[in-house]
Amino acid sequence: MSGTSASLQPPADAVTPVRHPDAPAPGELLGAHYGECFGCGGEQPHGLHLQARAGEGVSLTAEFAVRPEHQGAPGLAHGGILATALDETLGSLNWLLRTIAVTGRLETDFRRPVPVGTTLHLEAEVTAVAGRKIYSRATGRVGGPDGPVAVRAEALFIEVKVDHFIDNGRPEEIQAAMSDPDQVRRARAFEVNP
Ligand SMILES: CCCCCCCCCCCC(=O)SCCNC(=O)CCNC(=O)[C@H](O)C(C)(C)COP(=O)(O)OP(=O)(O)OC[C@H]1O[C@@H](n2cnc3c(N)ncnc32)[C@H](O)[C@@H]1OP(=O)(O)O
Repeated sequence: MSGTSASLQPPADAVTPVRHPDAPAPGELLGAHYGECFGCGGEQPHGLHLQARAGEGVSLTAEFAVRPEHQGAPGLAHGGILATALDETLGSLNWLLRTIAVTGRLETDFRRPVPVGTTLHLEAEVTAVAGRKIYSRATGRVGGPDGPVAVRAEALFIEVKVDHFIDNGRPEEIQAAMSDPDQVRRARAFEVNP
C-alpha cells in the first residue's frame, strides 16, 4: 500500500503474531461473532453477511456477495460498504488470536470499482503485535480469489476488555448477547479475555 501512515507501522519491539492453539482449523468457517453484526450477522437483514474462513497462521479468507442494497454509484458497491467489508474481515482475525479488539485505525485504497452481483474475495493477515496493538492488512479481489485487486486496507486494532462493550453499549443488546444460546458466539464476545 502506498502512503501508509506512521501509526500503522509496527514499532521495533513488535512481535510476530501467534495463532491461538484453540483457533478454528484452517479451512473452517468462523461464523458470526454476533447475530446482529452489520458485517457478519445472520440475523441482520441489511448486513453484508460476510463469511470468513480460517487460513494458515493468523490469516483468513472471506467472501462478500455485493447486492443491490450495497450500491453507491449505479451498479457499483459503495466505498463505505467496501471499507466495512475490509473492517469486518480484519476484525475477524482477532478470533484466531483469541483476543477481543476494536478498530483503532483503518486505511483503505480503492483500486477498481466493484460491481453489484459480483463477489469480493478477501484475504487478511495479522502482521505484528505490540502490547495491545494488533497490526493487520487485507486485500479484496474481483473475478475470483486470484483476480485483480479492487480494494486494500491496513489497520490497527486495539485489544480491549469486555468492559468496553458493557460500559459503552446498550444494556438490552449486551444482555441479549450474554444470554446467546450459541456458546461459541458467547465465548467469542465475552469469555475469551477474562
Ligand atoms: C462482540 C465482541 C466481539 C468482538 C467485537 C469485534 C467487532 C468487530 C467489528 C469490526 C471491527 C469494528 O468495527 S470495531 C468498532 C469501531 N471501533 C471503535 O468503536 C473503537 C472506538 N475507539 C475506542 O474505543 C478507543 O479509542 C480504543 C479502545 C480504540 C483505544 O482507547 P484506549 O483503550 O483508551 O487506548 P489508548 O491508550 O487510547 O490507545 C492504546 C494504544 O493504541 C494507540 N492508538 C489508539 N487509537 C489509535 C489510532 N486511531 N491510531 C493510531 N494509534 C492509536 C495509542 O496511541 C496507544 O499506543 P501506545 O501509547 O500504547 O503506544
